Amino acid sequence: LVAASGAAGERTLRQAQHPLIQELATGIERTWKMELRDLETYHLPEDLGYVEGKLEGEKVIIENVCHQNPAFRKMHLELARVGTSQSASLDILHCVMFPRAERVSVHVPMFGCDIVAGRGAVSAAIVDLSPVSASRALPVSYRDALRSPDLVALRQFRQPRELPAWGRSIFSEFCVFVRPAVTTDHDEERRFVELVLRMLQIHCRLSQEAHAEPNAEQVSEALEGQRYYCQKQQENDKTRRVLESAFGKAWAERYISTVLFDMPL
Ligand SMILES: C=CC1=C(C)C(=O)N/C1=C\C1=NC(=C\c2[nH]c(/C=C3\NC(=O)C(CC)=C3C)c(C)c2CCC(=O)O)/C(CCC(=O)O)=C1C
Repeated sequence: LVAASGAAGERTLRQAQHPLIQELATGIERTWKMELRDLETYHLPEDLGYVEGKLEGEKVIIENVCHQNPAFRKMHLELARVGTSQSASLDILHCVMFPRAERVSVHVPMFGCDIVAGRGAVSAAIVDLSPVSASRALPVSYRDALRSPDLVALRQFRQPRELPAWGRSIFSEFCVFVRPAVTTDHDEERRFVELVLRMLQIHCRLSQEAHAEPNAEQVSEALEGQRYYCQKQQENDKTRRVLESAFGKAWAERYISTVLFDMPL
């Protein structure tokens, strides 16, 4: 793999990724560019845009793309791969959008998505718009949009998965966590990509709707909700174990707490 200098690295990593991951990464970036105003780069610390490590003799590559705009303080898309492009033992897509609590209508939720493919088979596919309000309820506008018949139809999968405890306390009633069934027409994988991109489009439009300025109390409630989300996500030992094995405990801790799930001040 060419030591990435931005585009070259991305293209290389993208080519090697699992097709569902590749399609979703492209779709997320396209949706951000189409739906969001004034998109700017978000500079990660110490140039963590591209990182290489070793996991039990296998190469680990992490590619990060990060944006920001008036409504979102950070929009993070990460592609990670363990192994060579031919036989990747682990292909991962990770995406989280952090609202600017002081700039959006009250309680705009957290968009989060994670896809994990082991040896070419997607074992975990999850997407959610997670509430940040103290009541843990999504805004009515989101609930109405997510209840529309076409979204309900997209959420039908044959192999739903059980959320771990840390996940049950932050994900919404609309969370989809599945192992997509492997069929020749790739129907469930295709539908999962469509579901994520529809939810992302709804989120981009609703979060940027004109709104009354949130008051100080509402802002602090939304920030508290973001903090709680990040705190619970940091309890995911599956993520931590991969990063610790490849980069060591200290690096993994710093990466999880400053890049993946940095809590707002
Ligand atoms: C919005 C949700 C969400 C976000 C944003 C998020 O980051 N994780 C999220 C959810 C979530 N992920 C899970 C699992 C796994 N995650 C990884 C690894 C990584 N995931 C990454 O993003 C990175 C950084 C690039 C790495 C390294 C592996 C290996 C697994 C095991 C795969 C499997 O079980 O089949 C589970 C199930 C946890 C369980 O059952 O205990 C849930 C719920």
